[in-house]
Amino acid sequence: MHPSDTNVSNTDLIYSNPQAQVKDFAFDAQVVEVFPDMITRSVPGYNTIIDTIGRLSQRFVKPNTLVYDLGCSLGAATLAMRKGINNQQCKIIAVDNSSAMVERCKMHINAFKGKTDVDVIEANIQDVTIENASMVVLNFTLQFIDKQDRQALINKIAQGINPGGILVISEKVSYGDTVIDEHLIDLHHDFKRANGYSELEVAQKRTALENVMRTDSVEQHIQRLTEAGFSHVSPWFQCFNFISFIAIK
Ligand SMILES: Nc1ncnc2c1ncn2[C@@H]1O[C@H](C[S@+](CC[C@H]([NH3+])C(=O)[O-])CC(=O)[O-])[C@@H](O)[C@H]1O
Ligand SMILES: O=C(O)C(=O)Cc1ccccc1
Repeated sequence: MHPSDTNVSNTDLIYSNPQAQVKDFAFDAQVVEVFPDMITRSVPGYNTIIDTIGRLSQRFVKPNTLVYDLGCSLGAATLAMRKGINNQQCKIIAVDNSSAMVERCKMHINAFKGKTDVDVIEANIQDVTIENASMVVLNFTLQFIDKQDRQALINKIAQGINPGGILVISEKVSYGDTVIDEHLIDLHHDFKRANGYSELEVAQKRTALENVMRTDSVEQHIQRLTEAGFSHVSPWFQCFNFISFIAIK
């Protein structure tokens, strides 16, 4: 029996038992069940970032424009923006390529009332047209895209954002300075242990992510955003190796 069979509180126990071979991490049905617990216990500042995305939507989303949540998972950023947006004629387009995530995301969105329309779409964000956007969110999604495709994706997003519009991009980063990287990774692992993950869970999750999540440095992110044509680029939040940038066109 798998631990999740008796897991009624939706606690993330995915890596709690030793696995002979740790499989690559995937956003599948098993992850969907525990995702809110997994992400809040694993990403320092996650709730602050979601709240701030809501606050930024209040400032940046303009009437008769589109808003994109790319790699929406269960729609946390979409829900925060739907609360924040205070004009009527907008639509939020929430996109994810995991069918399990999209199915559950639709349930979440429909469970809450809101005046802004939301379309939840199952697609690769690399194939989605971005147009007439006043706000785009990439909250911990770019890190799962092939490195050689990242500039093209950011260029496409920049081209689809109206002047004065905003991209919020949050990522796990590395520094390329091995001393700093080791300390920040250790501090992140301390954070996970403080949130109840065992040594085994931390180690197995790290192995599972090795081939699927590839981090860039802060400088690479800033350079990519600038090259794409954003006029104002800055980090607004950082905790250990987790960072969030705003880029305004
Ligand atoms: N090419 C792709 N196309 C579409 N979706 C993708 C792609 N690659 C990965 N994803 C999706 O991006 C999401 C990344 S999680 C985002 C959290 C959310 N933003 C949140 O604010 O709660 C981050 C994390 O768990 O670390 C997953 O749902 C993937 O299926
Ligand atoms: O758990 C980790 O170590 C992370 O880097 C964050 C994370 C959170 C949820 C899914 C994938 C990665």
